[in-house]
Amino acid sequence: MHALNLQSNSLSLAERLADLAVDALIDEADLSPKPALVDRRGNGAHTDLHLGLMHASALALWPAFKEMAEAALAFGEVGLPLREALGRIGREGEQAMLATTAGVNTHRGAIWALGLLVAAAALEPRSTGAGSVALRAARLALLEDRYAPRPLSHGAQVALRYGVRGAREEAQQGFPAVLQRGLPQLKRSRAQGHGEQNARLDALLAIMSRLADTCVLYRAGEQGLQAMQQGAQAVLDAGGSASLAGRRRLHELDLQLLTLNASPGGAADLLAASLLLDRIESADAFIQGAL
Ligand SMILES: CC(C)(COP(=O)(O)OP(=O)(O)OC[C@H]1O[C@@H](n2cnc3c(N)ncnc32)[C@H](O[C@H]2O[C@H](COP(=O)(O)OP(=O)(O)OP(=O)(O)O)[C@@H](O)[C@H]2O)[C@@H]1O)[C@@H](O)C(=O)NCCC(=O)NCCS
Ligand SMILES: Nc1ncnc2[nH]cnc12
Repeated sequence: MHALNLQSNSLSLAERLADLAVDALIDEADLSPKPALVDRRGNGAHTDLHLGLMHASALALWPAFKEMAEAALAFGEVGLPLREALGRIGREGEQAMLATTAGVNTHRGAIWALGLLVAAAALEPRSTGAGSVALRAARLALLEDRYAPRPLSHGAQVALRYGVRGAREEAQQGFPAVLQRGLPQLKRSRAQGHGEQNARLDALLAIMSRLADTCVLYRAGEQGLQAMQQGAQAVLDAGGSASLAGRRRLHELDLQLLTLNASPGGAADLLAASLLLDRIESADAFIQGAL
């Protein structure tokens, strides 16, 4: 088991966790070629997003992630006071994001998922296994923040219309898309020697193959969701992104999702969550400069 070293690098634990969260967001944005998402090639299915904006948004969130970790250290336990502090900091983080992007939603889902995970990691720095961190995050997500506004968001609209579980429930259930799909695929593809970028793409595809992504449902309905899930599974079945057959399928999936305007933004957030948990698990090696 790894433990987060509190002393090294002259950074506080909260600062290091905020670094890891921002790194995960930037690595997700840079990963290419992602189907219909913003990446190094272009804007995917988005007219109002681009890679520079994703980077700026990620960097603008560093203070919020740091503050969430500090709140967890200060409260010291899962409970309503910490949950409501995280809600307040999360909403301030959203404001910082919107101020940076001139009102474009780049990372709303990511603030939620990575914020909970950063706080959960800070709560018990000696228990950094992905499952343990995700479980603490789930316990936080299950608490009802009395001050949270409940707007009829895109996620809430499609949850009502299609009866699916969205970002809130994904966290409340302990991030099954990350624990059961993203992280195992990341490790499997690495172990098969597929290279880090292909392993990350495969992890994204594994998440996409099962997720009820409310971003896709809102933009492209059930047809879009089915195309995303089946197309992602087809890439993996063809050998994944490291294989020629898999790359051909990935190219087809990109074209199909672009045609449907179906951007898997929720899956992208959960890839970032997978990368964060992977890094937290490896924090000892990270601190010693090995990663
Ligand atoms: C609990 C909240 C997550 C709110 O959830 P809700 O579902 O009500 O809200 P949404 O505004 O729809 O945001 C949810 C975002 O989560 C991502 N997501 C989607 N499906 C899933 C899923 N199954 N599991 C996990 N995550 C998922 C997704 O984020 C990405 O898409 C964003 C773009 O979305 P949207 O603006 O709808 O898309 P466009 O079509 O591009 O819009 P237009 O171009 O038309 O404008 C992108 O940003 C990605 O991040 C969903 O969007 C939570 O946010 C909350 O309660 N916050 C309050 C503060 C708080 O308590 N914070 C706690 C801090 S720890
Ligand atoms: N790379 C990306 N492209 C579009 N939406 C996103 N939401 C989170 N990451 C994203």
